[in-house]
Amino acid sequence: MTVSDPVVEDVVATISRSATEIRQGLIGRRGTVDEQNPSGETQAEADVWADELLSDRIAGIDGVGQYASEERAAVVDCGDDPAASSAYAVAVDPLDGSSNLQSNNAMGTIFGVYDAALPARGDSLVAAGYVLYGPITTMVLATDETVSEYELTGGERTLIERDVTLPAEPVVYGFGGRVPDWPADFREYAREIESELKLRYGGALIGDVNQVLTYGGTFGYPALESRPEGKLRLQFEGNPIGYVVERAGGRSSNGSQSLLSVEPDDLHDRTPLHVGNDDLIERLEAALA
Ligand SMILES: O=P(O)(O)OC[C@H]1O[C@](O)(COP(=O)(O)O)[C@@H](O)[C@@H]1O
Ligand SMILES: [Mg+2]
Ligand SMILES: [Mg+2]
Repeated sequence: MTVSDPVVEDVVATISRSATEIRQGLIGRRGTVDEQNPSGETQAEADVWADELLSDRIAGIDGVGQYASEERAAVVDCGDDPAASSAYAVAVDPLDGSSNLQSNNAMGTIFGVYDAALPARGDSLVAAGYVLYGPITTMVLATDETVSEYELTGGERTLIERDVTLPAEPVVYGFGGRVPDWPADFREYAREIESELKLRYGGALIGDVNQVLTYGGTFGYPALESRPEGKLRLQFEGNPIGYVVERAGGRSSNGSQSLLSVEPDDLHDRTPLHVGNDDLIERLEAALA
């Protein structure tokens, strides 16, 4: 199944083709480099390499005007200005959960295609999705039309589920950050959820969100006492994941409003991130109000 917008299809096809290569290229790139990304985190060799690979390919697509990534400070201008033309801006988390490289656990690649210049609000996304490097490589893609899941092999993208929707009955939860660092109101809410749902937490946003999309439930990386702005990045993680989960019938929140309606100040803004079934996000927002 191809996406009807040819530029979006080109972006999705490029990322699909690159995914098998990225997966293979992780071998031998599990170490860290002596650099920090704009969020002040030590970069893995694979973070830097995957960013280079994706920027070269995505910036070359006709109709893409900007490329931005968690791993580089500034937006790359690569065509027409999205603010003044019909070009799109593509924002990428080249490797999500790259600290899981060391322990060989799940990781992903996240992307968002914005119809606006970056930084942009999530409601200007026209498509977003992620690749999950699990036992098999899959892609979840959300567009205006639908949310679909694909298997990726040798450059091929094979549809395995059309119209993916969040199961109505929540089953799993995962919350990031250390419990003593959780604000009291979130801790109280989490206590309730722990008694209702089953813990599934692997330390990579993509792996954890894909469990929620598969089984129903909620994932949260909340505001912390030590970091009220949260850990995850709005342009590269919060908006695309919020878009996918909302298109699949769930909700997203920064604690008080949909992630997609948050006005960004800076390309590398962080945000508390919560996604999941409607009533769970409603309870979360009530608990934090
Ligand atoms: O282990 P921590 O520090 O709580 O962080 C876990 C979170 O950080 C992330 O690894 C951040 O993503 P990156 O690996 O892209 O920086 C998320 O995937 C995950 O949810
Ligand atoms: Mg990430
Ligand atoms: Mg990353």
